[in-house]
Amino acid sequence: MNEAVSSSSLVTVLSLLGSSQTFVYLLSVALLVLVADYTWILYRRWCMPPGPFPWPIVGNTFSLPDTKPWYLFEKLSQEYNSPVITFWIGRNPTVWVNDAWSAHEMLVEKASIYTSRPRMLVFAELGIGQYNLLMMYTFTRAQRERFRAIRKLTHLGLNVEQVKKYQKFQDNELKIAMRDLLVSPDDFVSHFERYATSVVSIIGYGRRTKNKNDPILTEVMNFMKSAAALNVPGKSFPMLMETFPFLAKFPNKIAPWKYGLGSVRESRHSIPDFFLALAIEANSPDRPDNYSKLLFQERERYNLHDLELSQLTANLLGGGADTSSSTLATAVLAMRAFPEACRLAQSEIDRVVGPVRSPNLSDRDNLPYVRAFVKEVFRWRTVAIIGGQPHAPTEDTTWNGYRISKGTWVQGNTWAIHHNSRDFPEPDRFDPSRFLGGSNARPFPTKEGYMTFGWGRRVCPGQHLAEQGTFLGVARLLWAFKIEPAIDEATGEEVPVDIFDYTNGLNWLPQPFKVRFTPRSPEIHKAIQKEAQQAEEGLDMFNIPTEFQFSTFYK
Ligand code: HEM
Repeated sequence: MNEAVSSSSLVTVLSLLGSSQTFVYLLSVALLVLVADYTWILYRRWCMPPGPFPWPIVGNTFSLPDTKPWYLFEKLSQEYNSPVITFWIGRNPTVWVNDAWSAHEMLVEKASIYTSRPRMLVFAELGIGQYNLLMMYTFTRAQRERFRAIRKLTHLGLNVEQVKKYQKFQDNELKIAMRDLLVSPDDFVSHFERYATSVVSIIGYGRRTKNKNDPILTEVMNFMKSAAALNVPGKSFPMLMETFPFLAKFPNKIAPWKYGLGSVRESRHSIPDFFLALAIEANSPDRPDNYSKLLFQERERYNLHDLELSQLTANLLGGGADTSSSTLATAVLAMRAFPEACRLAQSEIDRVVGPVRSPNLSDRDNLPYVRAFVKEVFRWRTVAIIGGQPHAPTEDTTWNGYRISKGTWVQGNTWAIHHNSRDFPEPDRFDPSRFLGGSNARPFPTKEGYMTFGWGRRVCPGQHLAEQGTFLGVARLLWAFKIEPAIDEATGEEVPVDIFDYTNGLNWLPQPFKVRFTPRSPEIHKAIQKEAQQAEEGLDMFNIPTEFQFSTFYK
């Protein structure tokens, strides 16, 4: 009996020893892999632009602030005395470009190398992937050819000549926005959103968003805005998956950190995709000309996949609505906070345009101060605050002797670029004269004097449309309204505004603020109403309902 017990204990001890040996063995291998991996990271760090010391596995992720990481990258660039720095998100180095000259040198002068997007887990691989221009890689010849084709199709809808054709309805929608401001001035941001969404909806689908409760406006805009809010490098989910990519492999049911990303949503309709449904609807003969029709015509020639087609139209909403309206919200904040700039612009408009009609695009050449005002709006609080999605080099390259390997995540920090006091003295001061050769004017590597629309071959294809609309919007706001401090009803005091109080997100806008809009004269008041009425008539052909609603489209 005793013998039997002792021999079974011996077996247990031996097997424990065996398993602990296996454990020790596995642990040693893991440690070895970790050390080798970390050595490799440190070697890469040594070759790359400077930046904070990364930890094994997590890199610098946990030194990211909860919001607005662009301030941190600006600060690090100053601390390391280098416009270009490296910051490790997990095991992936991200390169942050913090001044205009380096951004130009890398992303414009070497545009053919920096055309690609890097591998992005959260917004590309778990999302729409390579069907959307925004995410497209250009590493292989096949990828480059597809990118060129999709970019060309995008330009077909947004090139300079095409954008001129949109002037009429863009102008009309803005005239209506001015009247909306007379009616409910406190809702100014939602009036801008309606205007901007309507313009891209007419372009894409030949129908306008007349009411502020149009589903495209309430649902799609909200969806796009939440996506932009989540799409900021950070230490919370879902972006934390970029640091720990294995977390993306869990099924969505048990992985709340994935926020549903990566799941296929089943349609209630015979058409599988919401934006495809809108495009098919827009392709009907009784709809006014629109971009969806053009895409259906080009479909065979470009061998377009359904999802490529739907994403080409969705990008108008995704790229053009939120950005354009938030830029106008920033313009209002600037007008409220910097009355002197406003006064100068208004006296120019009064001289050139007068009160009987509002300024339009044909006045542009005669309004140099207003043009400079618009440039300053684009610079002062640039809406795409980190220049949209990152770029990636398609081959190993260098900056200033530092190595930047193929596929590295390279992000232009537009905040830091436009906030650099060497290029823009007193950068928080809203000062249009810096674009007119005033004492604050400094050289800049681009002819526009700003980098609001990105760089190189990925530069925003909607730039002409956005510049045209922002000029019209800003000039008309200045012509129409005194934009003054709101008065607190309880205290009778002026309500202050904070020029730093902005939302967190890839496209930021001022947090809600109060301001008083007063028509600048009775004559102007009358002109706003008259022009809006004429505009309604001009837009009537686009007042068409849609059968589809985003919130009810999928099961
Ligand atoms: C004030 C308004 C706008 C701003 C500030 C803006 C800014 C930007 C920026 C910074 C990028 C990234 C560029 C890069 O990667 O280097 C971009 C890309 C893009 N924008 Fe805009 N945008 C605006 C309006 C528009 C409009 C009106 C449209 C279309 C109707 C549009 C469509 C797009 C598209 C499709 C891309 C992706 C291009 C690509 O990845 O190749 N944007 N935009």
